Parts: sequence; structure tokens; C-alpha cells
Amino acid sequence: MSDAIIEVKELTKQFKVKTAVNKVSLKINKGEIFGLIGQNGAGKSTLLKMIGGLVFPTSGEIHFFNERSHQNQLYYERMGLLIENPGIYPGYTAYQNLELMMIAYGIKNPNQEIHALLQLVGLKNDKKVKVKDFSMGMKQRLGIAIALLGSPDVLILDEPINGLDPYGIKEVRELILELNKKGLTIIISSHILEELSKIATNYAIIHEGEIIETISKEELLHKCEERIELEVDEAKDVIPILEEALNIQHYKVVDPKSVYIYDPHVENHQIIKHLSSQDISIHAISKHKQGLEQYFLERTGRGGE
Ligand SMILES: Nc1ncnc2c1ncn2[C@@H]1O[C@H](COP(=O)(O)OP(=O)(O)OP(=O)(O)O)[C@@H](O)[C@H]1O
Repeated sequence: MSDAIIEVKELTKQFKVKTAVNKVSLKINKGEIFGLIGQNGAGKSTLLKMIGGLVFPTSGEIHFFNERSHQNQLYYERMGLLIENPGIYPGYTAYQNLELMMIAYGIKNPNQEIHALLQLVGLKNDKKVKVKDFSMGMKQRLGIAIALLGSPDVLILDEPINGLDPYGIKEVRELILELNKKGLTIIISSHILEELSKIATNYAIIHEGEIIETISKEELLHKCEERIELEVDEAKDVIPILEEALNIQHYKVVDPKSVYIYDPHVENHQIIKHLSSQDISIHAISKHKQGLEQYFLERTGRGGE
């Protein structure tokens, strides 16, 4: 038995000659904000559409709470989707759009639920504004409100920040974090790792239809953290000097000969000066700095660009 809320196994989608998704296996646990990161055409939308039941896989399996999706009647009811443009009527207000959807879902007397949803996505003060006069961020928030109809357990958002200005990005980001706090598991795709890093708890990098890496937020931040890497004969001999002479508190002995120093105020030359004055020979010292985007580009073979 797996703890995963969603598990995909060897999922493949073939469009004639194009393999959009190739044998993808992933586990998404309850409460995660799972970031799917990939360049344009990497296969993000196709993978999310298969998980969301919009595209039928060529092969492979999708399990929801340990049951295969097509055997689980509740599967699609418990999943909210915002993939591509939601079917929003521009001449109607957010309230009217939600009302139409709820009628279509067979929900009677939806007034209270609509107000609660508008409040949740921050549109309650825009009741009289027609959607055609909405900002992109407001439209996305309405799209999320539509995806939230029926109180799903899992929300799938395909590039929800695409095309938004910084203010819109912040609004959508805050909404996603709030929904996650309320218990929703969220799967979100983007081609901008930097942006995903502000919200996601776990990541999968997809490239040419294949998952090339899955990594937790902690692991990713650790890999991208700025640090000085120091190599000496005996790491234990340099620790007292780092602590006392340079007041360095944030460091890690990674093996008997190597220390990583994370204090941002310390420079290489200060370390060299103090260790040399104590007759400690330095085999190597270097500053390691790799931004999130650089990390992503290197993984997808475009690090030199
Ligand atoms: N219905 C389809 N028929 C044929 N090819 C398709 C179809 N849908 C997607 N593809 C192809 O599959 C590949 C993956 O597309 P997909 O839309 O999943 O990528 P993506 O990572 O979401 O990219 P983008 O960010 O550009 O939407 C692309 O090469 C795309 O052209």
C-alpha cells in the first residue's frame, strides 16, 4: 500500500508519431504542492490531462487512493482542474459564471456556495464587474474558483501564472498557498522554476516526455544554496578557527576533508588568511552558486545558454 494520493505508473501518451509522455511514474502525496517543471512542449499539459481524465493514456496506470482511476467512481469528482482556458463567459460576472456552472452540476440554491467561493478566491468585491473587464489574475482566480466547485481533494493547475503580471502572479501564488493550507493537494505546472520554488513542496522535472528528476524542496534549496566549499587535510582542525576567528556559525562538515560554509558575510580571502596564519594548507576553496533556473537548465541540457 502506498501513501500517495495519486500514483502514476509507466504512463505513456502517443500522438501518432509523437510520444508526448513516455513511461512516466510519479507519486504525489496528500498535502503536497507538487510542481511539474518543464520547457514548452515537454509534456506537462498532456501528463496533467491524463491525470485529470481529459486525455486517455496510450498505456500505463493512474491510481487514486490506491485504486485504479477507472475503477474509482469518485475519482473525477474529487479532482478540480484548471487546464488551458476555463469555459468562462466574458459577458457575465464571476457570480453568474459560477451560477451557470453550479446549475450544470445540478447544485440547487447555490447562492451561499458561490459567495463562499468568491470570498475564498478574493473576488467578492467584484460582483458587478463583467469577466471581460477582469485582469488576467482575476480571470485565473475565477478559473480556480470553477475548479474548486464540488470541494475537490486535488487541484490540478496547468501553468496558472502564464501571462500574468507580477501583481497577478502574487495573487494567484497566495491563493494557492491558502488552498493548500486548507488541506488541498495541488499539482501545478510551470516552465519557470524560480516561480514554482516560491510555493512547491516537491518537484518533478519533465523533459521530452520523460521525468528526469524528482526532488523535494529541501533537496533543491540545498543544491542551489550559495556556499563556500573548502577542502583541507583535516576538516576538524579548521572548525575552531572558522567559529572563533571568523564567527562562522552556519557550516557543514560534508566529509573528513571538506567543509561547506553558508555564512553570506564571509569571503574566500578571509578564510585563506586565517587558515594560512595557523599553517593549515588549503587544497581547494571555491564559491558555489547555482540559481534555480541554472539548475533547471543544466538538468534539461541547456545550461550553456
Ligand atoms: N493532440 C495532440 N496531437 C499531436 N501532438 C500533440 C497533441 N497534444 C500535444 N502534442 C505534442 O506533444 C508534445 C507535448 O505537448 P504538451 O502540450 O503536453 O507540452 P507542455 O509541456 O504542456 O508544453 P506547453 O508549455 O508548450 O503547453 C508537444 O510536442 C506537442 O506538440
